[in-house]
Amino acid sequence: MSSRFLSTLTRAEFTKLLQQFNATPDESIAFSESLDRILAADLTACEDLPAGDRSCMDGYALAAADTFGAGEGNPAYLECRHCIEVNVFPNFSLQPGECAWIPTGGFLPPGADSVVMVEYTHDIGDGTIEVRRSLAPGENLMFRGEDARKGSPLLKRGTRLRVPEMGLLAALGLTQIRVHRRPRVAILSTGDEIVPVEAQPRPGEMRDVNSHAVAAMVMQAGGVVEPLGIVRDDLEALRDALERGLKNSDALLLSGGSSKGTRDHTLDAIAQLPGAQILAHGVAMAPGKPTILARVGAKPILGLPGQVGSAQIVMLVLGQPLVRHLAGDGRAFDESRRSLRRALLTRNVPSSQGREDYLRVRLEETADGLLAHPVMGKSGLLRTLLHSDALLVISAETEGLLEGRPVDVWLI
Ligand SMILES: Nc1nc2c(c(=O)[nH]1)N[C@H]1C(S)=C(S)[C@@H](COP(=O)(O)OP(=O)(O)OC[C@H]3O[C@@H](n4cnc5c(N)ncnc54)[C@H](O)[C@@H]3O)O[C@H]1N2
Ligand code: MOO
Repeated sequence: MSSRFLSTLTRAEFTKLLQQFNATPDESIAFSESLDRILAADLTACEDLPAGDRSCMDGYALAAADTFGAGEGNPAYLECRHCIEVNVFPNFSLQPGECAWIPTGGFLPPGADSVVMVEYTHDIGDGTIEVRRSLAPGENLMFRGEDARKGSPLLKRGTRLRVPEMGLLAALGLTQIRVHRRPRVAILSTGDEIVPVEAQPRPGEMRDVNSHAVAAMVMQAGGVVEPLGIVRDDLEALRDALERGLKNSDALLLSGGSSKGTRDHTLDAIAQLPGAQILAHGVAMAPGKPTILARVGAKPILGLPGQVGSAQIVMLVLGQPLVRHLAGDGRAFDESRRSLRRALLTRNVPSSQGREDYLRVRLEETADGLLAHPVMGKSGLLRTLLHSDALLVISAETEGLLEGRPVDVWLI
């Protein structure tokens, strides 16, 4: 009997194929819109940040050498002649034996190399300040160029702009930035039994879960959704919908008909598109085995299994990283980015060698530590993901895991 799948790839091989697709072109956007967008060009620092040495405390700027040996019992006495304003670069130099009042964020005058916190001083009047601590040079300072040095690399192309990166852009006044355009992802569901969520299903019909779950996950990953609706199990209708969908999008995700049943036309419909190349049909993961990957011109089509639980897991493992990759994210497939927690498995779980298993687990915080309870159930049901907080990835080389074993679970 011939294989039901063209070729079953390992998950790692499948991932490599996904990485071959190019990121979307770039566009210029306002910095205020840039959260979670991906830089399309390397950025170089246009100025030093901070622009000079700045104080991180309210206190007195001074030369540390003037305080050497000072302490509670034998304070140093310094003369305070200046009061630095937070918004003015000091136009004087400190002389030996002098200090100047400095607020947090104030720029240090020449001649000073440290700041003593006001708590360790006493203003004894007459312009004399008692310092009851010995300071080290550099103490309580943020140094010129410590965040960014003019002309040096700042952020690399492919960086996702999180809040800290946005802070850096704000500090440097980079108000317009070049990012990759959000990938437009067309989504369709196939199946004669699938009806829109607004419809009252007749016996035998099912409301369309996957279009909506997949759309939400595409948006979560930074894509823009182009909904194509539901297409019946008909080769021509499916091929036309795919062709239409690809015209206005960077990628197409569809669910259903990925297996090799009599109604499963997905593979044939894709194969009939001009310029189509089927890259994979079958991946060694459970759930998710009947996943399809094709290339039409430069655009990917990812065919997800119809089962609702399988479609969501394939999206987590392959679909969302693909969308992030198309959005230009240089770390889209980097598994070290997954949020992991260590937990104790509360029952034995079987697993077949040769495929990666994605076991759904519910987490429980107890006095003995975090417990991971496997949520068993069929991948055509919603309940396994509904009742779980995390996934336990069981590698293809592992033949089951024993109760009580510490495992790293992936929070979802
Ligand atoms: N003899 C075999 N049968 C099946 C195998 C197998 O190896 N041998 N694999 C099973 C696995 S695993 C999966 S996963 C499914 C994949 O099926 P398809 O991708 O071809 O999907 P369909 O047959 O179209 O649908 C399966 C199931 O999911 C429901 N579905 C589909 N689309 C939606 C949607 N948008 N919203 C809600 N529910 C949907 C559909 O009604 C079916 O119940 O094949 C197994 N069979
Ligand atoms: O591959 Mo199916 O996706 O195991 O349920």
